[in-house]
Amino acid sequence: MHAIELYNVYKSYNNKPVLRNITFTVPQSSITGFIGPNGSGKTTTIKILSGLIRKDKGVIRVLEEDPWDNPKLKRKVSVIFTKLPYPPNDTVEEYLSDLNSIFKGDLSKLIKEFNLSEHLKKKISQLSSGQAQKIQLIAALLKNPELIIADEPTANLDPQARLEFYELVRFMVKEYNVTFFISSHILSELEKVITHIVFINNGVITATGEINDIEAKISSNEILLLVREKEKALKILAKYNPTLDGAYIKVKGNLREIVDLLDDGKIEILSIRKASLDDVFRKLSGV
Ligand SMILES: Nc1ncnc2c1ncn2[C@@H]1O[C@H](COP(=O)(O)OP(=O)(O)OP(=O)(O)O)[C@@H](O)[C@H]1O
Repeated sequence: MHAIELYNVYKSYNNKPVLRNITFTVPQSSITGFIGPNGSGKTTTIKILSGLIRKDKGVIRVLEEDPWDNPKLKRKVSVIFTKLPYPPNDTVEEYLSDLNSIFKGDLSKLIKEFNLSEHLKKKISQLSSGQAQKIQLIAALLKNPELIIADEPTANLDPQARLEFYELVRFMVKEYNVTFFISSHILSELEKVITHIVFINNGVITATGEINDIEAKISSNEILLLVREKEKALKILAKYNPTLDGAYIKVKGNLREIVDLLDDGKIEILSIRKASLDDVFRKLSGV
């Protein structure tokens, strides 16, 4: 079953198309990354999925329901944003207890699991960004949701807090069997945690699928080489139809063979790298 399904969805603001013919699905129990550059339409899509704004055209199913004006979904779906929308003068304990009087989740267990016991008496405004995002995760879990939608949740976090955040996401999927749909314009940290990926660029879906398939399909056996004598290396590698990617020579083929060929030609290789998902992202996003 799919947690999210969109078919041929369109949205315009003041006659300016922002989402064009959007079709993708998010499998249940997946951690799906929604990746695209700034302004590509991620927040608009997330607002539609959360029932905050309405699509113009197309079919949308969130847990098999239309998200627009659907109170039933509010019980089953949590939405997380970049910044805490919470009252800054409440203490962590006050805020979470108030929330839990509605949802009746296992708050003390969550506080322990998220390592927040020593911060309960702090005001929300006194928390670090990373701690604040942990509060959002706990708040999201209190209602025991089936799906968590997160819009750029790590944009304000430093690299260490980002890694910790994604570790918690992994833990939540395993322990609480929740599906995650997370948007970001940075792929590198998400790459380690996501199982599926949806690329969006300029309001259009450019690729979607299981992360391993996408990586294999698009980057295949692409190799990037930085060498001292570029022109000479290009000649030696002519049968591979090499192209240039900035300072790098890009070729497709067997790494061992290519290195041997350059060795025979006495070309000094300064750096070799296989195309990463980031390269794929750049290719698909045109950035
Ligand atoms: N309320 C609005 N009225 C008019 N245009 C809007 C509105 N909200 C968003 N847009 C435009 O829609 C496009 C997509 O914006 P959106 O916020 O969905 O992108 P995004 O991928 O989330 O970007 P970012 O990563 O910068 O948040 C942008 O060109 C933006 O200027």
